[in-house]
Order: sequence, then structure tokens, then C-alpha cells
Amino acid sequence: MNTSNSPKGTALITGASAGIGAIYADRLAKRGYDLILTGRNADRLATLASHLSAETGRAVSTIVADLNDKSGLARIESVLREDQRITMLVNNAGVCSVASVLSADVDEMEAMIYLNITALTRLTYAVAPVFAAKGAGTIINISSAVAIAVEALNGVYSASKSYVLSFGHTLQRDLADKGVRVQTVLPAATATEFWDVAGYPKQKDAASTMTAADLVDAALAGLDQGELVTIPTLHDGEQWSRWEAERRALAPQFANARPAPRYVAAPVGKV
Ligand SMILES: NC(=O)C1=CN([C@@H]2O[C@H](COP(=O)(O)OP(=O)(O)OC[C@H]3O[C@@H](n4cnc5c(N)ncnc54)[C@H](OP(=O)(O)O)[C@@H]3O)[C@@H](O)[C@H]2O)C=CC1
Ligand SMILES: N[C@@H](C=O)C(=O)O
Repeated sequence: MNTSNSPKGTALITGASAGIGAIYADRLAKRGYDLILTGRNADRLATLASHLSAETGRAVSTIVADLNDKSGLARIESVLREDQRITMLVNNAGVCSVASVLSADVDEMEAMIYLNITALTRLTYAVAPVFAAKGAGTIINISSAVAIAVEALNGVYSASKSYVLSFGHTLQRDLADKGVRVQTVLPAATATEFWDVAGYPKQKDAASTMTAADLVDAALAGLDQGELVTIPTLHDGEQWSRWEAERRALAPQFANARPAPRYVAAPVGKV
């Protein structure tokens, strides 16, 4: 394996064995990053690592770990805390469901919360102080368009992705003046195995579904443009800007000691 120390540093990508994560690996290696690829499927990770290393000359290593397992997650957290070469974290691993509250298995929902929220949070908490101390670093968190279009899929999945979007806003607030970039990416339907895992494989072939290559190329273009939130499928970017400006304008209106007049009860007997 190549052991180069890239001037770009090393990107650690979760869920790099397939889909969007594997494309991030390809694109970041071609941009000059060394890589640490993580996932559960050792064979797939090894194949991708040797292919990318041969093609790009970058140092590519792998960590086989289940992020739903506390000790697997802890291993990656300690790498993020200790490996000073790491300059980028791509929090990409995630699973989805299309089941309703009446048919979904609550244990599967809990596992999804652990992977989509707890693991992403713990990995961010591991690396953020390191990046802040160095005054540099990039965290890319993969959310979803259903963070906003919340009724589209399973509610726990949508809520987990809304968490990622909210968390990203506050990370930006906490880390911007420390030189740390935080980008939240909201893919809409993308053609990966994700849909097989979610139990809705036909979405992969739908005309409205983007390729993972187009998704990642657009997301990295958004990163290059300094975007905090990137929605690759949204053609009218001003729609997002207006929504976000409205949200920020609403925020200061909440602090008030008095209830809004519409909630002031009519005096008893005068209803
Ligand atoms: N595809 C889509 O339409 C959309 C996807 N997204 C988001 O994009 C991200 C990537 O999804 P996508 O590439 O499509 O999905 P894939 O199913 O193609 O890939 C998921 C990746 O996550 C890894 N993974 C899954 N479970 C675990 C686990 N318990 N521990 C460690 N790694 C795990 C898988 O690796 P392994 O099996 O080796 O563990 C795999 O590399 C997810 O966060 C998803 O929510 C957002 C919007 C739309
Ligand atoms: N964002 C996708 C899933 O997460 C979708 O919009 O289908």
C-alpha cells in the first residue's frame, strides 16, 4: 500500500464500501486526499482501497467496523481524535426505511437512529476539537431532501435527517470562527443499494433518481463554492435561500413573555 502523506491530508469516509460513500472516495482521492475508508463489508472496502491506491497513488487504508456497535464506533472515534493527518470527515453511512409507524419494527427504528444520528454525532464530537485546535478541517454531513420533505418516507428516517440538518446549522455557528468548514448535503433520490436496504428497490430506476456520481460531483462543487447547505437536485437555489432567510428571520420572534393575542382566552362566561 502507498504510504504517501498528501498535502491535502486524509479524508475519513464512513459508509465508503458502496453508493455515495464509494464515489466520495474516488473523487477525494482524485483531488489529492489520502483516504481512510470505513464500513462493515471488508471485501468491498479492500477492493476499493487497492483500486484507488493503484489509480491515484494515494495512501488508502480501511477500517472494518459496524457503527451500530459501540466498540466499532469507539474505534473510529479514537482514530479521529488521534490521527493528526485527518483533515476531512465525511459522515455518510446511513440507512432508510419506507415503512409507516404501523408496520415498522421499532428495534430497527432504534438501530437507524443510532446509525444516522448517534454515530454521526459521536464522530463529529471526536473530530471537531482536533480541527478547532488546528484551525482547519472540513466536516461533510450527509442529510437528505426528506429533512425538509419530511412526509416522503419513514418518519424516523426523515426526522434523523432533519437532525443532521439542524445539527449542521449549529456546528457552523460553533466552528466557523475556528477555521472549520461544515457542509450539510441534502441528496434527493439517488441510485444506490440504499433503496434495496430500505425495501423500495424500484426507486433506483425511477426517472427522477440521480446517479451517485452526479450527486457527489455536485456536492463537491457546492463545497468549493463555500455552501453551508447543498441540495444538488434543487435547480432554483433561490428557493432554498428564501426558505433559510425566513427561518432565520423567524428565530428572534419566539422570545416573548406574553402569549400571542390569538391564544388569549376569552373571559369566562363571554364565550
Ligand atoms: N440513496 C439515496 O436516495 C439517498 C441517500 N441519502 C443518504 O446518503 C448516505 C449514503 O447512502 P447510499 O450511498 O445511498 O446508501 P448505500 O446503501 O449504497 O450505502 C450505505 C453505506 O453505509 C454503510 N453502512 C450501512 N450500515 C452501516 C453500519 N451499521 N455500520 C457501518 N457502515 C454502515 C454501508 O456499508 P457496509 O454495508 O459495508 O457497512 C454502505 O457503505 C446515507 O446517509 C443516506 O441516508 C440521502 C438521500 C437520498
Ligand atoms: N432524500 C432521498 C432519501 O433520503 C429521497 O428524497 O428519496
